Amino acid sequence: MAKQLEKSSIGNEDIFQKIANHEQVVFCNDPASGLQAIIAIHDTTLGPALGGTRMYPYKSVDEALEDVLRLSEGMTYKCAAADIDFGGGKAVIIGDPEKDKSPALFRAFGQFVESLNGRFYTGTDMGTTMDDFVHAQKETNFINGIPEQYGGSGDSSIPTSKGVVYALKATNQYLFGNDSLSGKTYAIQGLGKVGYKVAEQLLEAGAKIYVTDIHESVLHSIKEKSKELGGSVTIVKSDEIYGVDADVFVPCAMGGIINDDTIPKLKVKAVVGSANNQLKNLRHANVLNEKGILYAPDYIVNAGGLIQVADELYGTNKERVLLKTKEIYRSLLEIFKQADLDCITTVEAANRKCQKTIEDQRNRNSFFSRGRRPKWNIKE
Ligand SMILES: NC(=O)C1=CN([C@@H]2O[C@H](COP(=O)(O)OP(=O)(O)OC[C@H]3O[C@@H](n4cnc5c(N)ncnc54)[C@H](O)[C@@H]3O)[C@@H](O)[C@H]2O)C=CC1
Ligand SMILES: O=C(O)CCC(=O)C(=O)O
Repeated sequence: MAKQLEKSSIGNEDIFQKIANHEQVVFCNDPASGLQAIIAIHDTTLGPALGGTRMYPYKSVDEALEDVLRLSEGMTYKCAAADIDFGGGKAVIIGDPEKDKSPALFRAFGQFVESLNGRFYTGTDMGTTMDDFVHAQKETNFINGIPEQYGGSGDSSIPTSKGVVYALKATNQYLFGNDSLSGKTYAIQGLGKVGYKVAEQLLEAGAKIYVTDIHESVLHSIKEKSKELGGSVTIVKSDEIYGVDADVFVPCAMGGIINDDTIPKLKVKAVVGSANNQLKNLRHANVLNEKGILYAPDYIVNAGGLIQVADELYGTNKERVLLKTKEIYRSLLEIFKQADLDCITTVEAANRKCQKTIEDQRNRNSFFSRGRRPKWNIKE
């Protein structure tokens, strides 16, 4: 019988209610290095959990927990949609990436990952870099997305950015009847690892882009880059990006940016970007739909990095990664069409497809001993 526990001090909810959809949530505490992290494993039906580690100065444990729960659930769907034999997981480290990083902190984090003995593989996300995981990898084998010189597949934001560009092409095909990127305008929020590379590819294609970032240096850098690449760049302030008169809004920074405050400002025909969890709530998919704005589900668009880091565990093959990343074009078009056919939102169409993939595998899993050595552990 379940124990009667007092209410958790984390928020007003019972903690088990909060994590009801998740298999496992691990709080990692190492006072010596200052590490405070949470690892969330959402669903391992398709395979061991896989997902990056985000470092962010969360204001509270509640905020960090909320983020890691949503992000890890998204990974389950992302793996299912991209036909990757992994489950959904993610980690967050509470801290300022510009002040609080140290080799010791990432080594301690590596030890916590090791303690899960292959149930969770991780690498970079917002606020973390490949170099951070070179330290973590000293303590565990369950790290991916490390630099090529350390035997990894290198920068996963390269395939992520390519996937975003395939998604933009598919969106143009659906909306305008041809998938050319040129002659269109794009409003990019965030010129970090992914956004900057998307901006470069759009400029190369002769597009007009509006850009914003909280770091001025990247804005000036892309403006300079446009002189050699072509296209045109207009820099706008952070809060102005939502109201830009562009064809597509391309969010490549934080999640939750499609919400009740921002949707009324949007003038675009579509939202297609790399940011995880772009919708503040599921209902915002309906609000976008009612406004006639096409939404490309984030976990379909941004799967390129996942495809590469998962591939790394089989032995990296860049050609195979590119082929699978190209599939984002077909997969997104299929979701747009299915949503039309069933008169549902694109998010609902994508979720239904992924839920079916997971359910089918859950049924197949019952035939096997789950204790067998997973083929993914080839590095051991
Ligand atoms: N790196 C990858 O391969 C993948 C990234 N993603 C998601 O894509 C998004 C971007 O990831 P990365 O480029 O790796 O992160 P990053 O940390 O390299 O870049 C984020 C950029 O957004 C900027 N930014 C932050 N807040 C902002 C604001 N309010 N307004 C404008 N700019 C702001 C930052 O200054 C930074 O330049 C994240 O949501 C991440 O979870 C998803 C899948 C894979
Ligand atoms: O892109 C990566 O490095 C890992 C996959 C991931 O965490 C993500 O897609 O959000």
